Amino acid sequence: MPNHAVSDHYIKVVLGPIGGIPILVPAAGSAVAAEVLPRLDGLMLTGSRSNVAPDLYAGPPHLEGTPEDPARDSTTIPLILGALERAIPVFAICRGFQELNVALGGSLNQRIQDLPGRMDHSTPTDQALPKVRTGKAHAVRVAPDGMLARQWQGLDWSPQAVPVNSLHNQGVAQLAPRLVAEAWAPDGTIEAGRVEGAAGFALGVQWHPEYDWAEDALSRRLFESFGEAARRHASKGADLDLAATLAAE
Ligand SMILES: N[C@@H](CCC(=O)NCCCC(=O)O)C(=O)O
Repeated sequence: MPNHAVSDHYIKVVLGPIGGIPILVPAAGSAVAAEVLPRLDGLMLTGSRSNVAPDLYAGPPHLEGTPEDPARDSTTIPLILGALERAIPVFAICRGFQELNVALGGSLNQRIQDLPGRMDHSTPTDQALPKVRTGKAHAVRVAPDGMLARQWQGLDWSPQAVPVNSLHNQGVAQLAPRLVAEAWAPDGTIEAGRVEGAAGFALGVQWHPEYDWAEDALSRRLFESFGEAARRHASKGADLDLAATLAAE
C-alpha cells in the first residue's frame, strides 16, 4: 500500500528551531500544490532515497533499480516554482536541493561516485550505526560573502571547512541559471545554492542539517533563519488581509 510519509527528523525540526507547525503535503500532483501554496508560510523540501526523474532535466535513464518517485516530482516542482513566485520562503534539503536545481532549469549527475576525480558521497543504508550514516562525512568550502555566511554571522565557523554529513549519490551537474553556488565539497561537487533575486529565504543544501541541529549551531541557525523568514512572510499576509478588510469597509 503506497504511503505519504516523512521522517520524524523533519517534524521535530519544524516544531523545534523553525518554530512552526508542520503540514505534510501529499505527493498528489500540481493541483494539490496550487491549493496548498497560498496556505503555506514556508516550504521545506525533504530528502528522500528516491531520485528526480531524468526526463525532467534531459538526463539519461537511471540505472536499473534506481528508485524514482514521479508523484513526488509532479508535486514538488510546481510547489517550488509557485513558492518562489509568491516569495514564500524555501528551504530545500538533499533531494529537495536537486529538485530546486531541476525546477529552475539545471541538471543532475546520477552517480557522482562514478565520475573521475569525485568522492563517494553516498552512505550505505545498510549501515547499522546511525552516526556513521548521519555523522560528519566531509567538509565543504563556503562562499565567504554568500547567504550561508550571512546566516552564520556571529557563530564559530570557517568558510574553508564546514563539516557536513553526506547521504546522496546524485548532485548538481549544470547549476540552474537562477541558482548561485554557496558551498563546494573537496571534489568540486556543489553542495549548496541560493536563488538569485529571490524575494525571501530561498536556499538549498545537499547535506542534512535536520540530523544534527540539536548539537550543531550552524545546522540549527539555518532552520532558525528559515523560521524567521516564514514568520515575516506570514505577517505580510496578515497585513494584506487587514488592508483588504479595511478597504472593504
Ligand atoms: N536520492 C537522492 C537524494 C538523496 C537524499 O535525499 N538522501 C536522503 C536519504 C535519507 C536517509 O537515507 O536517511 C540521491 O541519492 O542523491
